[in-house]
Amino acid sequence: MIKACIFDLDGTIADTLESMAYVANEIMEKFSLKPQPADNFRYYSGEGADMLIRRCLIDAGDPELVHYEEVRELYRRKFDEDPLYKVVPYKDMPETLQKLKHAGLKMAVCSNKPHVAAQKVVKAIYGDLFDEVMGQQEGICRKPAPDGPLKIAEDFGVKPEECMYIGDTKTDMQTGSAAGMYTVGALWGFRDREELENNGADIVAAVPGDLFTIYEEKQHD
Ligand SMILES: O=C(O)COP(=O)(O)O
Repeated sequence: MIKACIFDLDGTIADTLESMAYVANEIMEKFSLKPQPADNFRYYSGEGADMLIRRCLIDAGDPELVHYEEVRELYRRKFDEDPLYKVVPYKDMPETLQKLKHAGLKMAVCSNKPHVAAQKVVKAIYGDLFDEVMGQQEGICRKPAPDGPLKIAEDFGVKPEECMYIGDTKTDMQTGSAAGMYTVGALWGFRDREELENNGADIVAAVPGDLFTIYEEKQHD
């Protein structure tokens, strides 16, 4: 029985590529480094802001990460202030989330995005739809460690195997598998099918609307 859904944020419930590129590139320019195309952030993101900055600096012309500490601080501050540039929900995602919620499921977000930014983005797009929104924060190991999703399951009073975990990167597939949750790969996000299947996806969904069907099928397993 599935009783809760835990969603990744970037590339799963919202297209946030432009927002990350916008803040990072403003800082790259400040340091006379080369701004990077928004598409590159598909691969920079996934393992939190610090890793995103490292990857971006290498491509932007600072392979020795000379500016890392300064840029990291600036990025974290600016991104907490303004994480919403051109952020949009994926097509049919709002309706799908409502359907899952109305089916009686507890709903959560678990993201490697910094906590303040994650809260702002989810609130701006989805209001109070989610019961819990957890971004990256002190004291909880970031994904692919299963700590975040396991804490959410505990908060909800459900077992890990009663949770469906949905995400779009290998980090997410490894997280959901390590947590012992039914792990669903999202093909509309930042990475491809091969990555999801090779990293522990139990099943992949082509479009957001498939999530409800996947949930119903799992109920009748
Ligand atoms: O900001 C990141 O690096 C990843 O965030 P996500 O966990 O929501 O995909």
